[in-house]
Amino acid sequence: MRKKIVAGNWKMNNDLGQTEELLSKLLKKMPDTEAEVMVAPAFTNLRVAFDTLSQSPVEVIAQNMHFAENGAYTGEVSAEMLKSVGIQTVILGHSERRAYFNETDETLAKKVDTALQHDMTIVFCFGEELEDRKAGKHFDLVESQLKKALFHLKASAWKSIVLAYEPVWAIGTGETASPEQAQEMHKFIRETIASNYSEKVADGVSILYGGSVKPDNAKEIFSQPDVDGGLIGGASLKAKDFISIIEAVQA
Ligand SMILES: O=C(CO)COP(=O)(O)O
Repeated sequence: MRKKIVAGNWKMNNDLGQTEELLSKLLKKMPDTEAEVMVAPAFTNLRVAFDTLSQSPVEVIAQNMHFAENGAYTGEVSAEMLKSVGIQTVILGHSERRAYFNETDETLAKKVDTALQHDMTIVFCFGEELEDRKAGKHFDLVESQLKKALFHLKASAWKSIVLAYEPVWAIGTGETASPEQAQEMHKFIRETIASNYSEKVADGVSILYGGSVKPDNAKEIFSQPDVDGGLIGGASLKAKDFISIIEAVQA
């Protein structure tokens, strides 16, 4: 059985005090769940989050990292730095990183390799823009993103990969992919992995959906057979909403 996961991507929100407040609300109300729960605070708050949640099942993950081991990369953070504060999992390839920080499939392939060399787990994000979907190119685009950043990996590396399909047009817009659109794409992703690797690899990969997941639509999206949970932006900043979304995951 592949893992069900609900991850909150806090993006560039919450200073130290706000982080502590949200963490304490989450700790108090965390439901019993089959799902693995993750939260991704900003770099400056990773350590406090790690310490606060160390006795809980919630994993603290990072939003990004650089591919280099260290060196003259002002403003960047390395895998070793993340690991030294207890972080084992990193989000890579978020569409905001691709759009505003020039991340390409090629640089992402390097980041993926570095994270794996450090035995980290990767939540790898990808997804098409509205124009791609309107032009009917969304399947080709998604396949190309996966191929360029991930398909050089050995089959054994896929145990450390979680995929997050996030159609760019659904991020922060209030517009979600319909459950049918999400299922159609997730099934396509799984089939693409099966044809490049094997059914076994494809069946074992958790594929999360991200893009305007809210308490009122989470259950329907998560109930699709190839949707294994969600990567949540805005709604993960409110403890009550994030908890409702966690509760929407069925065993
Ligand atoms: O980008 C996302 C998660 O990484 C989704 O953001 P929203 O849930 O705010 O649409």
